[in-house]
Amino acid sequence: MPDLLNEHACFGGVQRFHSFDSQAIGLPMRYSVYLPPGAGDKPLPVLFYLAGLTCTEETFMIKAGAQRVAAEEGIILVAPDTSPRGAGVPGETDNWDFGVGAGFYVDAVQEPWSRHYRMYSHILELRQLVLDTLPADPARVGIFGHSMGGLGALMLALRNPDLFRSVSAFAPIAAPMRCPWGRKAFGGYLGPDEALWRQYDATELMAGMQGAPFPGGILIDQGLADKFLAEQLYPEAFEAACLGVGQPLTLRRHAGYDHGYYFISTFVEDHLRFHRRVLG
Ligand SMILES: N[C@@H](CCC(=O)N[C@@H](CS)C(=O)NCC(=O)O)C(=O)O
Repeated sequence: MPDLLNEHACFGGVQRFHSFDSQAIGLPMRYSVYLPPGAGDKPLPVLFYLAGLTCTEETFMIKAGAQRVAAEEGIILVAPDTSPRGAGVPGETDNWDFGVGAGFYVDAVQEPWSRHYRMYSHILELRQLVLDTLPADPARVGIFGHSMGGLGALMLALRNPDLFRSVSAFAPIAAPMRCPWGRKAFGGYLGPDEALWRQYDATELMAGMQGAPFPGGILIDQGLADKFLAEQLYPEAFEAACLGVGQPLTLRRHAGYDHGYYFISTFVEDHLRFHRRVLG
């Protein structure tokens, strides 16, 4: 069972921070939960948010301003951490885009990362923990995320469309095999086998689909003043893959917006309402 670290009343509901002994990671892991008012009366939809490089389970809850709309729509929000903490891998804090804060939502197979850096399994484990411990409806679980977490959300949803029934992203690393962040992370965690890399690449996964896995559509927001857009993100590659398999995609390009949480907080309401509409 998870430990409760602290809780705060918020928009008539409650914001909580938890820790639990993660079997997937082999270490304690933190996560945050927002429970809207009235939780417990009936099963509610749940929305997982995967954060980007350098973030923690706290970033989204303090910076995105999503709780007001979650309270209104009756959505439970859950935010995991972005990597193991305290794994003790030599050099794990040397880079901000690899190691601590940069788990990339993959299960590492390369030593010395493979023992604890298993964030793919961790997200699935956390999904189950949430369903076991909160008044959550297992048929109405969605996922979204930002940058590295936008990749994580698209990838996890495409690999598990029965577990995550709606998906959206902010400025996702949409084609990680084509960009420096993705190639560094996949090389380090997964080794040289690019067939394995493809299982974690949202564009490759979408291109390999038979038909549209999300007939209710996918929503992506991208700022055009995002300094990472040209080199790291490749939303146009994901867009082309969606077109190729008939997957409905709304890719909104916003002039003037950058990569940060001022951008996310501007459009987060649209994402919550989108998920609520798809999940019912
Ligand atoms: N440290 C990097 C930036 C890392 C970054 O932008 N992280 C994004 C996710 S990819 C983020 O959400 N950072 C936390 C924040 O903005 O609060 C830099 O110096 O350029």
